[in-house]
Amino acid sequence: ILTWRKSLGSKPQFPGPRQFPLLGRVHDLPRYSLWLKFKEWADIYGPIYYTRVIDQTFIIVSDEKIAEELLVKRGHIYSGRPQIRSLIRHKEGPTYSALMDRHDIWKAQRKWAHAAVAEAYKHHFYGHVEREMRRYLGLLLLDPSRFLDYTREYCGRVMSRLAWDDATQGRANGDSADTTLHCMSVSGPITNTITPLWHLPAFANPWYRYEVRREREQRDWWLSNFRLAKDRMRRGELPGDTWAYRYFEQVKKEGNGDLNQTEEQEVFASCMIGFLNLVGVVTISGPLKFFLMAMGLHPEWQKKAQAEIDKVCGGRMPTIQDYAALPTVRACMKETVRWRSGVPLGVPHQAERDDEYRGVKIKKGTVVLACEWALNRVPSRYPDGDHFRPERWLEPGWPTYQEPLTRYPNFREGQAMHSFGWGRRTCLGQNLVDDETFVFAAAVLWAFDLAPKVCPRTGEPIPIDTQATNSHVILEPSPYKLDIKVRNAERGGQVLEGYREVMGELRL
Ligand code: HEM
Repeated sequence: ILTWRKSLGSKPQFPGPRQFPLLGRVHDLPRYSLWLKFKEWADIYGPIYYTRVIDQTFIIVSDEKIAEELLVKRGHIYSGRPQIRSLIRHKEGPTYSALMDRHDIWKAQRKWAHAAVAEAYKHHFYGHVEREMRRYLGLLLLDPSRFLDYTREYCGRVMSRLAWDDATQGRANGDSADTTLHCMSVSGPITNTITPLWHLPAFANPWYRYEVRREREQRDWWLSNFRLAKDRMRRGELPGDTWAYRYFEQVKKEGNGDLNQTEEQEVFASCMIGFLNLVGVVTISGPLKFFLMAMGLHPEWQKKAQAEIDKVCGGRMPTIQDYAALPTVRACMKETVRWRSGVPLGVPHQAERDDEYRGVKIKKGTVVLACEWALNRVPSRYPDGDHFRPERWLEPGWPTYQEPLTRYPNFREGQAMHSFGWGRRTCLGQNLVDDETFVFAAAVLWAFDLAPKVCPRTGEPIPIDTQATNSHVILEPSPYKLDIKVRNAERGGQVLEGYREVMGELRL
């Protein structure tokens, strides 16, 4: 304790909450909505501050410029990933590329995934986003009360279609993503916060035993999908617009025409495609569910977007081809992701070696978190940041306004790209997010009116707690109620007809 006290006095340090011996600040670290605490501390200690949880040091950043200096310009230092206590050997790989350290397996998977998504984007994901959207609208028409369920399934189906040509795996894909996120979150197993518990021997360690089983099942599932796709490839039945096809074609080009691979090669590739499949589900369904909520709570914006859609699309469902003509729709979606960040803590980066910043020594292993929730509320960038204000993307005079409106706002470039992380670890899904969220937002508003449900007893709208979420690393709102009504009988007919037209092309 004396050594610790002495060291505190002698070294320059970033400001931060008072640290206690051994514990740091573990005692008041909330397991739920941690980002609110980090924002609260940012308001007290400033845009860069220091804290500790047991033996792990954190630097929390809530200023874009500082985050860029550390995580982009010094990306060669701050691009590792910290150990998540309740996951097993994730830093080494090959299971989750987003959680690996920066080594050859990560590099190979990242390079491949980047090229695969970029190629699919050139073809706007081969129309799968729109086809699945027609199914979604049809289901919503028939049973609107299940809108939350259907929304996640829609995202899962798009990913599983792109990965293996098996949209029927969409629901399982969403569940698998959700369980994985639970295990990696502070709000998940207690071993993520009280880390020493993880070292109990296996027979007395239910968290470890659970994780071994969970990870094995997930990897087996990915591997079996991979092998099924390989069999179809050999028979010439795997569609060319899947990521699996792209991978097998490359293996063939390398001289392995009959696709005979070692188990290690298969595990590597099945995890690479499997993880890409998984990461695109909840990341998108969270923002989509928040979008529906925001539209229900802001009828004025809902009406503006619908007027725009009706003018451009009339009696047909909007598609990605209408992108340039629907800036209000894009602004409402962009504002949703700012207002209720999908990844409110950001994803932690870890210092790969010792460094010094603004005169303060930063030790190897320190975790640097650019807190997205706080970044999205910096008053000079986002005035009135706690409120849903899509006009900040549409009207000159707001700091985030950008022209031309045929192009901005979007999720691929321009303002507020910090939502997708930093430097060498930047998100690989931005193109897909841009297409999928746009088509979803435009198509739902084209077909339906959204409003809070009214309580049959009181006649009052049932309140929606907009901050109630699952509290994972990646957020989805807690279940809430919404009244979803088709806009008119004609539109209802168009929705059903639209679904009927694509039914034969979908795996159901
Ligand atoms: C609105 C939706 C999404 C948001 C807000 C988001 C945000 C993020 C963030 C913050 C990171 C961490 C970046 C960092 O460490 O600095 C990340 C990583 C990643 N994202 Fe996304 N993401 C979204 C959707 C997607 C989708 C749809 C895909 C897949 C197609 C995807 C694929 C990835 C991958 C593979 C990584 C790991 C990158 C690496 O560590 O090398 N994301 N994303």
